[in-house]
Amino acid sequence: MQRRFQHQTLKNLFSVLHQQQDQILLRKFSYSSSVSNSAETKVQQDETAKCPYHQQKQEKILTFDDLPGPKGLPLVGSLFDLMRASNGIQNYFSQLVGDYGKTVKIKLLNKRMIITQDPDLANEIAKQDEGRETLEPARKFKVERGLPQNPVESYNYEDWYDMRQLYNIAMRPEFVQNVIIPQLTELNSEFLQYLTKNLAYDKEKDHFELQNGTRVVNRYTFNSVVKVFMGAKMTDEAASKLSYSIDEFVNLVVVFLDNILKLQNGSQLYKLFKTKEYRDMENGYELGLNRSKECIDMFDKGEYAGKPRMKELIEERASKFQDNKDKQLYVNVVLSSFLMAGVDITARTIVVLMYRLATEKEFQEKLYQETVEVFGEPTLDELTSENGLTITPETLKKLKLCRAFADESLRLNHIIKSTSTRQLSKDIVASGIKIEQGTTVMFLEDPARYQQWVKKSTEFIPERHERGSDLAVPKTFSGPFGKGARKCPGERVAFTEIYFALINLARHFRLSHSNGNTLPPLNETTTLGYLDMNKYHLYFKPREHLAEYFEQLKKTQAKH
Ligand code: HEM
Repeated sequence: MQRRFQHQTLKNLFSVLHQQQDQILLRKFSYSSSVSNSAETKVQQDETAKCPYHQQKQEKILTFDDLPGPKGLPLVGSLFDLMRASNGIQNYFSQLVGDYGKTVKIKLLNKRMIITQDPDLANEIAKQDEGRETLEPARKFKVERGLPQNPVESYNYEDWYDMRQLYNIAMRPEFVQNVIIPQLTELNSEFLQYLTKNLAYDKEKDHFELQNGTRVVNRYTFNSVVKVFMGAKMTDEAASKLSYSIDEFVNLVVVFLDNILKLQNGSQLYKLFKTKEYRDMENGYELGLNRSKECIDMFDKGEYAGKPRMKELIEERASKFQDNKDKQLYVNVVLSSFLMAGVDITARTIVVLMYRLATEKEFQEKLYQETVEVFGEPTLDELTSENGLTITPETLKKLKLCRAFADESLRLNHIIKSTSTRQLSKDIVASGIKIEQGTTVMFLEDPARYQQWVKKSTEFIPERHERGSDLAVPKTFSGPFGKGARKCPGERVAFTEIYFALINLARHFRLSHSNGNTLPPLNETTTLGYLDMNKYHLYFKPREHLAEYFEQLKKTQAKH
């Protein structure tokens, strides 16, 4: 036991030393690049020094130290404030911007961090530097097992781009038309059926109440990723063959992702020895990968490849790798990561959207009318048939209000206020601020903090997304999916799912909730915000074309 411990400790020390070596290499690398950068900067400075306008402008360049922000304690900086933030990390950062202004500095141990709500600064940084903060605990997990690292698990100087190319396949506009929409439209009736199965009639109030709401949306988002990437429907029969339930899978992923972030922002002890938190994360990651693989293998066969699916497109891209990478291993890691990253966050977003729809009674009718204009009157068949309503890229384009409604819901109540976290791979000057290599920059998008750029930013106004609106959100804003080379590769899959869910809801039901005419508040004490479906209840009234079907449902429920 003693010897095992010593061996393990030595191994850990060795691995920390390795990491330190990595850091030295990183510094060496960035030193040489900053040498060439500074040579270029010198030429530019010589040029600009001749011009009085630039002389004046140059004087205004701020450094990290010039930025406002909390003073923090010696050595640890603001670490304890962050750990104590009872209202959640997101709100802590947002509060800093409220207290100190649009761009704030903060120190966490030896980490320099800038939080900015300034879209112009964020945009300039994203254009100049693709560096991202590495998720060190997840990186360690992958390196120890010789598994391909995701971009966010690689250092900026490593080759993360090859892997990212595989992810980017899901963002290509032609695949939205040829893969995402045709695959997801076949889940329209399934979404309505899961919903219906979980509606319980309340005789007194004469409406149906949604039970197990989280389970319904988790299932929809899980099935959506499986459909787009593997081309298969995860029917109840198929799901029963998995060694786990889909809810278990989602919970597992939520916990281990949260553990990664806690380790990342915590004491860093896990780098010296495997702390309990690290071991929990490790077990969760291992299980998450195995369970994803189990699901992928289930639909690996050619029979599901009849209609274009993402799997083959990703494999085709991997076949272009230049070196001797194990291509299939890369593809498997990408497919598993899409499944792990794509379920919970989209589910939480759809929950918020449902409550938003239930809050906006007037819009419910307008959205309904728009779907009638585009698809005709709704029918029971859309609920009971195998695939439901057929939505095509062409019909989708016509649903302008539905799109604006979904866009506005995501803008105003998105569940993660800090959309991107960059770590600069070189020194840069952006919007008059000199930011040094290694600084972490968080792009914040909190409607309560950006009135300066977006009129009536805290109000729900879908019309602001119409062309030419003077309430428009400037293009420099990234929205909830982040920006630049690191943005969410699942954006188009997620948005299509959200969009389809909205169309189906508006077409078949009238919604309301237990918080009257106000959207229930989001709980933001966890890393990702969420709307508590147990606390606030969601009610459904089927539209007229479903009346008979739901009368039957009432009778069946009454019997039980
Ligand atoms: C409403 C739903 C979603 C939101 C708000 C969201 C948001 C984000 C954000 C903010 C990032 C980090 C971007 C950055 O660092 O700049 C991200 C990364 C990522 N997202 Fe999403 N996402 C959503 C849905 C999805 C879906 C459905 C999938 C999969 C199909 C997915 C897959 C990923 C992956 C794989 C990454 C990591 C990319 C990398 O490491 O380079 N996401 N997402």
